[in-house]
Amino acid sequence: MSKKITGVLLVNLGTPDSPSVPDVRKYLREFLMDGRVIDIPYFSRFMLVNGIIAPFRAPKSAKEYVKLWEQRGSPLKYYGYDVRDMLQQSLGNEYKVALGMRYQSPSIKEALNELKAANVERIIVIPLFPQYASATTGSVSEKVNEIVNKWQVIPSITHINQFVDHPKFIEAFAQNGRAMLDKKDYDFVLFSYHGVPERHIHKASVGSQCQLSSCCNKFHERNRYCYRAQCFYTTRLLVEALGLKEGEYATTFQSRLGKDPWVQPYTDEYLKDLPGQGKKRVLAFSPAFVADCLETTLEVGEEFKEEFMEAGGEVWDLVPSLNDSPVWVECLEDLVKTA
Ligand SMILES: C=CC1=C(C)c2cc3[nH]c(cc4nc(cc5[nH]c(cc1n2)c(C)c5CCC(=O)O)C(CCC(=O)O)=C4C)c(C)c3C=C
Ligand SMILES: [Fe+2]
Ligand SMILES: [Fe+2]
Repeated sequence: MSKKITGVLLVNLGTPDSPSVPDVRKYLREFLMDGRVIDIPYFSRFMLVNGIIAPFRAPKSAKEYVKLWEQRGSPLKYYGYDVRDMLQQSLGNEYKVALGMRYQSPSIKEALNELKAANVERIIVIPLFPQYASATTGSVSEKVNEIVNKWQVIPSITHINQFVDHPKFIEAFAQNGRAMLDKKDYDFVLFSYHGVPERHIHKASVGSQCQLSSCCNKFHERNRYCYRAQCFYTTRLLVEALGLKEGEYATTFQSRLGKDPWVQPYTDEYLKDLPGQGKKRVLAFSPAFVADCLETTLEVGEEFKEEFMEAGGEVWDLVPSLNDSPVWVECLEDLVKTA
């Protein structure tokens, strides 16, 4: 009898197919028309995205993507392929690993078709977001279900919806951080996460309503889907792994879009006050991302650095993301084997 094969679907957010303005516009349209990302009624979202955001933002964003683009393309995508291949290698032929992107290519549908062609009897879906947010993990799960529900044979599906406290996820980031901390003296460590609108936090409050304040300093059963609480929890675990002390670090949120309030404190505002407090040498982590992308390399690594230097800072370095770290691949292997 032939062996049963388990399918593993890795899904990241997605990136434009090229840094050209039309491709960036196409990417922004698909991304921002997702009702889990801009959660307003369809008609208003359509007008906002197609009439304002995509046309005005695309040329500006395309310039940023040109700076990010490498020989192999967008790092978010090529590290996705590298990690897929490394994971396939370590899992062996009882598993079939595929990579999909929530927006643009390779699509989730193409990746699922690869798994279907391998006749997998079960699928483990791993959205590549350590913290659960409706806009990312939730959207991936919804899309996978929408596609698979149309199949004649629906395999059993396990969704991994967060891995903030997986010891190997923490160790992989801590390892990258230690390599920097051993080389240079820093007087502050900033953990900057991608933000979400405050409204998203309230909508995801299941057992207890988040007050968007110190309640997020605790992570427990009732607030386990609070994105803000998960970010603070990730910081605490990294602080422990790195042996940092109170006063030597902070958690902040970046990349806000639009006028609505997003989760705070905002990184761009927070960093400007640091030099005045004697914190002039900063090491920044971006632990909401598992691969370097526009939001890490350019926003944290370049834009924030410029703002920090203008405010009187002296050193601003970014810890590289997990990218193709072997410990990160071990984390994924463990998530698969224990799913
Ligand atoms: C880490 C998880 C992410 C969450 C949560 C998230 C929420 C979110 N994002 C936007 C708007 C934009 N995000 C953009 C880029 C981008 N976002 C993430 C991840 C999360 N987003 C990644 C990995 C990337 C980078 C992709 C890459 O190609 O490198 C962008 C596009 C970039 C730009 O034009 O500046 C936008 C826009 C919203 C509204 C949102 C809400 C919940
Ligand atoms: Fe984003
Ligand atoms: Fe909270």
